[in-house]
Amino acid sequence: MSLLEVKSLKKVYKTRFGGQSVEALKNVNFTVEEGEYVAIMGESGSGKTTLLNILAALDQATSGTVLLDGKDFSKIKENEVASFRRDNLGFVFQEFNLLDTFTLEDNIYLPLVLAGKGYQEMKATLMPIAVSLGIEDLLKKYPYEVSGGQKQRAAVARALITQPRIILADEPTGALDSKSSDELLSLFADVNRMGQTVLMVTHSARAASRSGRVLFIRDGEVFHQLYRGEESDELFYQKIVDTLTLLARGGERA
Ligand SMILES: Nc1ncnc2c1ncn2[C@@H]1O[C@H](COP(=O)(O)OP(=O)(O)OP(=O)(O)O)[C@@H](O)[C@H]1O
Repeated sequence: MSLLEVKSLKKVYKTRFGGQSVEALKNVNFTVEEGEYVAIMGESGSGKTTLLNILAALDQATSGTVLLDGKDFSKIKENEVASFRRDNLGFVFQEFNLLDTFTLEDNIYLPLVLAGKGYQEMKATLMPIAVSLGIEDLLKKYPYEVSGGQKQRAAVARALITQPRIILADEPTGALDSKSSDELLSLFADVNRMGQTVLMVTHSARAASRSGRVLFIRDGEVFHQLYRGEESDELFYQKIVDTLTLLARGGERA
């Protein structure tokens, strides 16, 4: 069984006042295996955010199914969605989404606090993660006292701390300079090597070239996918750029 199965996923946004409806996802099908690192690319408006919102259980599909460990998202009761999300999914956003009035440490603890864990357990869980992300000396600082790259590392720690089944990242390098982006991508590669499954939406071919597989979305469907196999980042990057060019030209499936 795949970790994540997305089948015939469709999302139609109904506009208010009887205007035209928008078919953001037409028919999306793919699976993600445990331990994979998958990037999702596509032009603006192709449906990436819509897809991610459904995978994050923040929005519901019009039809089709999403299964995580065989559990059907549409069967999760409304009052269980928040705990399902907390127990199974980790999130990393472009804008970090850290609370400014909390220290980095308290930001990272937040999902565990919400899950009702005690302080000693939280601390024991945090330390190895903080060390592996190189933020152990920054934990008492506030988000406005650290750099963008450090903020994003704290956000990754917050995503990892619940040991989620999958990390969903939305443009995680979008607000970072190139050095911090490279560091973050190396970090994702490291956590993935340690077995963490990662699904990342990105506009950046450079970011996608660090993943193991890239799905290209066009007009609400998976148009094409590339597997890295044994290729180097550089060769994989070139193939991604070529595919994006093909997509932009509206070309046929490779
Ligand atoms: N809440 C909404 N109501 C109506 N239409 C929407 C809504 N959200 C998105 N859409 C439309 O659905 C389509 C897909 O949008 P989506 O935001 O998923 O694309 P995207 O690939 O994430 O784009 P970007 O890369 O610009 O973030 C677009 O045509 C968009 O205008």
